[in-house]
Amino acid sequence: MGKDGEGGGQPHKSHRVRKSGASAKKKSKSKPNSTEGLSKEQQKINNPKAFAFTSSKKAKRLQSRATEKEQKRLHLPTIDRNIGEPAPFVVVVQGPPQVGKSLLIKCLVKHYTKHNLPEVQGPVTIVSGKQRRLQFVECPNDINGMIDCAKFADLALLLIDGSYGFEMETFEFLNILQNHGFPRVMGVLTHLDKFEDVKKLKKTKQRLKHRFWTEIYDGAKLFYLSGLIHGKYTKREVHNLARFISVMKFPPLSWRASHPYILVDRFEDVTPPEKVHMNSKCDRNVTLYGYLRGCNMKKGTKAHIAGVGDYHLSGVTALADPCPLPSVAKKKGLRDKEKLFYAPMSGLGELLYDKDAVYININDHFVQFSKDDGANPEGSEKGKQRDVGVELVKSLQNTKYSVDEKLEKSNISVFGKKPHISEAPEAVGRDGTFNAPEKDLWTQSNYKEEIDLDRGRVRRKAVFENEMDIDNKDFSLVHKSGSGSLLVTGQDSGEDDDSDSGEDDETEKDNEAMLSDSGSSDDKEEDEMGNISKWKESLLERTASRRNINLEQLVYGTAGSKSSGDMKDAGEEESDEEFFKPKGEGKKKSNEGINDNDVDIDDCSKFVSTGSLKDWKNEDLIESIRDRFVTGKWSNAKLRNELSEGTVGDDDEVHGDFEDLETGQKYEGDHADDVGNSNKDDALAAEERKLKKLALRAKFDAQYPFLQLDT
Ligand SMILES: Nc1nc2c(ncn2[C@@H]2O[C@H](COP(=O)(O)OP(=O)(O)OP(=O)(O)O)[C@@H](O)[C@H]2O)c(=O)[nH]1
Repeated sequence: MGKDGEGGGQPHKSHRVRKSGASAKKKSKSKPNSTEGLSKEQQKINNPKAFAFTSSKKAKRLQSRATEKEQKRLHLPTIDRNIGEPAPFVVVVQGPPQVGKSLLIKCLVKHYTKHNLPEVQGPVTIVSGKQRRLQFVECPNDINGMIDCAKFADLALLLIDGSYGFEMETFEFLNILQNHGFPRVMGVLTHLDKFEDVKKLKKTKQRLKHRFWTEIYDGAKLFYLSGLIHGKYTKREVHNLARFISVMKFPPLSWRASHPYILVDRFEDVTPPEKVHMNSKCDRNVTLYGYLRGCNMKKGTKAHIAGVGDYHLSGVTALADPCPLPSVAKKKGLRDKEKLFYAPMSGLGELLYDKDAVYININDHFVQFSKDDGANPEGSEKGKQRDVGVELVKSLQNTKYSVDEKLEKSNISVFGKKPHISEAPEAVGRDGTFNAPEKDLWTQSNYKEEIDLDRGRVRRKAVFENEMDIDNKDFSLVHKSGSGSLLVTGQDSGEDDDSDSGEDDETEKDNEAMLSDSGSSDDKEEDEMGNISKWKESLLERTASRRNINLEQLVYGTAGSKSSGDMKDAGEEESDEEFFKPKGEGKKKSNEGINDNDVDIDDCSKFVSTGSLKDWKNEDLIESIRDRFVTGKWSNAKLRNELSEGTVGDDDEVHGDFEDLETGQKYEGDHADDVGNSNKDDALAAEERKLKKLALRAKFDAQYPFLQLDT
């Protein structure tokens, strides 16, 4: 920046030469004729050429860069409502079970503080720099935990098992984040050491990166943790990640900046013990500790405690900072001694500040009667030689539960008991993946459940449209990402769909190859077990729920939607139904289209008794009415007679009046019998007319035999 100082025209503050300390000594040792001790102005006078632009292009570039930097600095000022030091930034570490969340937090804490964190419980506050503190929180793997974490996260580290691919937990969390203003997000790929083939690893990294970018934004940071060394992530990678977090800027989210909120890192039940003793279900007084964020909290306001409800605050007190920033004025850097951390729920931190007390945490090995963790075999050997009294105290320390609790939990089993499925470790997933409500957050069909044989738990692998390849007996669905076409076949194709989906998508093949490592064996096992795919079930459920309720159908009972204005909808519904039916069945239905139930379909309000309807498939019945039409055999004498008598067929009678349009004669129904005799003459005349007409026709047929119609 020294060179472009000329362009700016502003005088720069001269460099202050160190007069004491290590750097001053170093300089005094250097060559006497060097220009290091001189100010920039002096240097320019001595050697002006060294500070001139060598090329106009470079000068232009530097100038534009300086202007850009200047412009960047001009942003809307954000109101800082913080009093004193800003609260630590919250880094939420989220990911599916067993992806390495705890391990990453431990490694980061170790990096920042040089302390080992035995377990991750609650928020862990650390000082990461001269002016920055961070609070690490492990996101639980249930929907409520995710919602809570999304509310306070300043940065979300999304851990993804690289060897397995994206799991539903990641997308569920992303969905929730979107509803809470979307804080900064960074992806971290773990378990990459499981790849043996470097090429495959490279491809998978690329594929996951692009998928990640699609979900968040192009260029979103994705970190790779290549593996473990002595059960920990490599120092270099943790260092890089820590560096990224340390320099990251966290623009305040507007809603949060204007609402006070606290991430509780410690709580204490301060109800008087005698009150609890009198009534164990009495209202409790609880003190909550944490950094206040957003803006100031008023004393009388109601506070919402996530997952608990709204409560009145009886008081708000400012306490001394349990993990203060190192005083910037005095110290140059952050020395190891000052690297502080505070994790009361994890049982760490040397000092605990209470409202009215300070607790000092003393390391176990300083205390004689501290509990032995059993890690040191020497200790246990020593115990054997211990005094009986000491031994008794030690044994008491090992008791986890009181006698009452033990009695409550104990049960007598007469017969051997098989462990219940939910008791089996991780058999149904830690978060109850089989019936987890979070399925609804992302479209249900976009994942398939697989059993992780290594750990015996159910994993929900996120499946993307171009990766969708369902081995299904009833239907197969392949979505081509390139053309955007949807191919739906109604029955088991019996062949691999790879050729369809993977032709133009190289990564798809890669995915298949990767799945073949872990997924295919699982699928096979699932088939062998005769287990109906949960995937299928959920699809059917979804289809059923998607069907609109037809009010008409509800009121009138029959499928009368054809007459309503929802004809189109009904058609869609039907097609939906057929979509999820085996091909044969769909056809069968269409063949049965004209059946008895369709009679009177226009008037669905009428109750149609199928018993009173005639079976129109019966040939005899069809024959019996054939001659009622003009195409009938009118020359048939029998028919003529019948007509003259006013009856057709053996048992059928003409009900109601009708007019023979050809002859112009009118026929009358039952009531005609009453007046029958009076009309007899008319009928005879008509009969004569008809015979005449037939004779004329016969004559015509004789004249033009080639035009003779087959009657
Ligand atoms: N090989 C390998 N193992 C890993 C990696 N990351 C984590 N692990 C192992 O995975 C296991 C689970 O790690 P945890 O840190 O407990 O995972 P978690 O996400 O906190 O698990 P839960 O709290 O149960 O959800 C540990 O045994 C780790 O050693 C990795 O990159 N490679």
